[in-house]
Amino acid sequence: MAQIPAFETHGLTRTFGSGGTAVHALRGVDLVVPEGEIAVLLGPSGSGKSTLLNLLGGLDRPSGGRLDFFGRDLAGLDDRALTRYRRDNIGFVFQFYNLMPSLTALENIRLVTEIAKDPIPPEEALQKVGLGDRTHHFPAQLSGGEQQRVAIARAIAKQPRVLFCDEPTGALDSRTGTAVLGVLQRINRETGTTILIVTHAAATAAMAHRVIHFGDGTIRRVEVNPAPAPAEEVVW
Ligand SMILES: Nc1ncnc2c1ncn2[C@@H]1O[C@H](COP(=O)(O)OP(=O)(O)OP(=O)(O)O)[C@@H](O)[C@H]1O
Repeated sequence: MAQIPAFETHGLTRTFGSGGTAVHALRGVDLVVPEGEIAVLLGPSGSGKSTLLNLLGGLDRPSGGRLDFFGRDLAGLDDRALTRYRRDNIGFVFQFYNLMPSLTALENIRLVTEIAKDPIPPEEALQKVGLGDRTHHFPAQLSGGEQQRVAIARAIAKQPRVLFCDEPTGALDSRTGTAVLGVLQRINRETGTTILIVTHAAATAAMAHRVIHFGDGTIRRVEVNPAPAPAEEVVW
């Protein structure tokens, strides 16, 4: 029997506002993201990538259509159930890391592990991103790439089924960004975590199993890559 995908959407729409000023951010998205893949979303600014990520991550609700997570329709969940879905299943990594400046790397991760259902120890999460020797550093004592790796450690510490990365290398130079992508690829390979990356760095597509090209609120094209390149070869 075919495996149930991590995400499957049919005719997914999201409209902001109404009447003449309505913005149709998503205009009917049909998407499949199989479990265990790295999927990269590419598209011009304003094409709806972040809106889609917010819907898949349970941060926002669709205006219409179907949105399934392992066969379960998220559109029908009430606020509490959606919060639980997000807390139990999804890790988020953002462009500007969003670390608490007054807390050490370890303490930033503890904020998450203390409320997670089945977390790994914060120290182990930091080791997984190659920062086992930076546990007691504050964000200001870390480079941008290291701060992003702490943010990744925080996101994976609760062992999410899916990791969402919105412009994870957007604030980094190419070499540092490549190292961050290497960490994401290793996590995908070692734990089978499904990873969705939204990026303007088109070169990232080379390391993806699936590249989703977005334009004007719809999917223009999907490329399936049978042999993703090592992240170390991604340069932009
Ligand atoms: N909360 C909101 N209220 C009104 N309009 C919104 C809202 N969020 C997004 N939009 C609009 O929806 C459209 C899609 O935005 P979205 O942020 O998803 O694009 P994007 O592809 O992620 O862009 P970028 O690459 O610049 O981040 C844009 O026209 C945007 O202005």
